[in-house]
Amino acid sequence: SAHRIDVVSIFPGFFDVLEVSLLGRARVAGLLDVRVHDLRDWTTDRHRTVDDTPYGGGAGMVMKAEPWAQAIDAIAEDAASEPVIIFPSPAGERFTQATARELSEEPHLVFACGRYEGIDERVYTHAASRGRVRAISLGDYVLNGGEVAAMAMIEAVGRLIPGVVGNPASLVEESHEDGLLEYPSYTKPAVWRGLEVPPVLLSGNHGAIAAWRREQQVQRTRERRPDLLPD
Ligand SMILES: COC(=O)COc1cccc(COC(=O)c2cn[nH]c2)c1
Repeated sequence: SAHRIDVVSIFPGFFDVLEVSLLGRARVAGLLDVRVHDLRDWTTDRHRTVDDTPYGGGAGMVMKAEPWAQAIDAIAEDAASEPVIIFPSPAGERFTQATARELSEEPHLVFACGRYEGIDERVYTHAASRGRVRAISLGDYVLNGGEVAAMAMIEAVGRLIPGVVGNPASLVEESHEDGLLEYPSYTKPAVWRGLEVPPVLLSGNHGAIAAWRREQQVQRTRERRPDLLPD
């Protein structure tokens, strides 16, 4: 059955790029059902207002609850299974390859892209009556809105859905799949601008190649991401 992904944003055009490439083909193949919605379609005033000033004062604006509640209701009512409703947010749980794998097994994902200073907190309460709510952070930095984060998550999740990526074998040896960073890769020519490919890779000795690659993974992880190594 096709996995369904809904995205709600005040910049729906941002997701036009999903028509092309990998995910574009998966959509055509019926593997992935991606629907992008304009939050303003669920406003009722002439100015299609989605934000207002924060209670308690402070700079910036907060996204109003009602449009989000109507968008989430419309999507949840139209869906076959209870969705996971994801709010990309700097205040969210960390998105990792494990999160991507977990979400790739969900039949229905909804990405609610916040802007401004955020979304009225009561939207989370309402969303919890329509699905499983998760605030997810791409990393410890602040973007202007959830769209870039949602795009990254959609790509990371989409490529793990069976059939979306042509060669499933290419999904296995990847950074973070075994908790280590990826080993270095080389292709022809064997000598390029005086730089040689490590000889073990040309040896045909698959045991030695696997051992070399593993050592490279450990060394690279130690150098760049010691936080990933067990104490
Ligand atoms: C209820 O959800 C919200 O309030 C969302 O609030 C905000 C506020 C500011 C920016 C964003 C967009 O997400 C990120 O900046 C982000 C995600 N990952 N790393 C950075 C979202």
